[in-house]
Amino acid sequence: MTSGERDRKDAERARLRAARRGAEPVPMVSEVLLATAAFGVPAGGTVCAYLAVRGEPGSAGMLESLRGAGFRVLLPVVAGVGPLEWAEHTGALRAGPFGLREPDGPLLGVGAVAGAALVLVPALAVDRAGVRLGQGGGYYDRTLPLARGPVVAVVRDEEFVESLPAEAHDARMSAVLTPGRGVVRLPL
Ligand SMILES: Nc1nc2c(c(=O)[nH]1)N(C=O)[C@@H](CNc1ccc(C(=O)N[C@@H](CCC(=O)O)C(=O)O)cc1)CN2
Ligand SMILES: Nc1ncnc2c1ncn2[C@@H]1O[C@H](COP(=O)(O)OP(=O)(O)OP(=O)(O)O)[C@@H](O)[C@H]1O
Repeated sequence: MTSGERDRKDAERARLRAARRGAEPVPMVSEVLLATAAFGVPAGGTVCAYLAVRGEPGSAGMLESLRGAGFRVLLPVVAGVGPLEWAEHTGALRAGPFGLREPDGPLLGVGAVAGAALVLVPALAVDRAGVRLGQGGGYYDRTLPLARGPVVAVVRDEEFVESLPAEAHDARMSAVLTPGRGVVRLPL
C-alpha cells in the first residue's frame, strides 16, 4: 500500500459520492436477472446481494425480483472487522451501522458466501481490469476471498471506468453489471 494510492482512492470516492447525490435512482429490477442467467445460477440457487443505500444502483425491487425468480437471497451483516456475516432476506429488516438496513434473521456465518452461485457486490466504481472501489471499509476485500461463485460489481454506466487506483488486497471482480451494458465479463 502506498499513501499515493490511498489518496487517489479517497479523491475518487469523493467525486463518485458527489455525482451520486442528485443522480436518478437505478432500480436494477430486470438487470439482475441478466446476471443470474449469464452465470447459470440454478433454480433455487443462492445469490448474495445487498440493500442499496445513498445512490447505489439496486432497490428493494431488485431483491424481490431475485426472490420472485426462485433464488435464495442472502444479505450482508456487518459483524466487527472480519469478513461480512450473512442472513437470508425474508423481508424483515432492522437498522445496521453506516445507515444500512440489515436482515433480521439468524446469522449463517462468514462461510455462507461460499455457497452462493453469484455474489452481487456494491461498488462506487469498477475498472476494465476488474478493480473495484468500495466505501473504504475493506469489508468486501476481506469477504470475497471466501466466495467460490462469480463476483459481479453493480454500478451505473458512468461508474464503469477505464482505470482505478489498485492495492494488492483489492479483490478482483469477475464481471460488472450496469443498466446500459448488462453483464460485461472482466478483465476486458
Ligand atoms: N448497500 C451496501 N451494503 C453494504 C456495503 C455497501 O457498500 N453497500 N458494504 C461495503 O463494504 C458493507 C458495509 N460497509 C460499509 C462501510 C462504509 C459505508 C459508508 O457509506 N461509509 C461512509 C459513511 C460512514 C458513516 O455514515 O458513518 C463513509 O465512510 O463516508 C457503507 C457500508 C456491507 N453492506
Ligand atoms: N484482506 C484484508 N485483510 C485486512 N485488512 C484489509 C484487507 N483488505 C482490505 N483491508 C483494509 O481495509 C481498508 C479499506 O480497504 P479499501 O480501501 O480497499 O476498501 P473498499 O474495498 O473500498 O471497501 P468496502 O469493501 O468496505 O466497500 C484498508 O485499510 C485495508 O488495509
